[in-house]
Amino acid sequence: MKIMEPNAVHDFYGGVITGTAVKTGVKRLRDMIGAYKEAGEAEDLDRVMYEVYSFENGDPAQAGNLNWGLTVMYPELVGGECNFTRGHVHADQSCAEIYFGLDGQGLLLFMDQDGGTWAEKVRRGSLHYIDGRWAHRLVNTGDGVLKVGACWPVTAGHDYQWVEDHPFPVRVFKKNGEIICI
Ligand SMILES: O=P(O)(O)OC[C@H]1O[C@H](O)[C@H](O)[C@@H](O)[C@@H]1O
Repeated sequence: MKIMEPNAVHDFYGGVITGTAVKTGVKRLRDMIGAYKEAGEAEDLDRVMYEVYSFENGDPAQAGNLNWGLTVMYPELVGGECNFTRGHVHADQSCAEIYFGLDGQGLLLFMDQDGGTWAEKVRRGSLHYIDGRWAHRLVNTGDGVLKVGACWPVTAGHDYQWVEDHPFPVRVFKKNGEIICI
């Protein structure tokens, strides 16, 4: 029997996902600036807001295959607003997803197709079921890095346009250490 090294390794608490078939992406403030309510002119647009790692080993055309991912969000504020991901709904809304908290403190915002909005607290060990019809966005509300893992079908896809057409009606600010949802 041939015994092989794994194709990828997820260093759950101390690191990220590395290996073959691992894709990485970086979102800087310049990619997100238009989404914030009160971005000042003095903002450093090079600031890294979040990184995404995904282990995509399966044939992307084969329904039933899975991806495994990690989002690393820095404790950045923009005009007092907490760092958030772009947010998306799945292009194939029959595909659900599971998020799980690995480190830090955050919120997972949800919005259904009727505009109903709610949130779940994210922390180490928290599990979050995301129905394929629900738009979802992570917010780092803590003072440290927020790390969130994910597992989703390869055929889910990302529909960002839906979220641009139906913006989340809630924004999360941190004022004097207190989290305020407006
Ligand atoms: O794509 P965003 O809305 O910016 O979210 C960032 C990332 O969050 C999670 O890691 C998801 O599994 C990824 O599919 C998504 O790309």
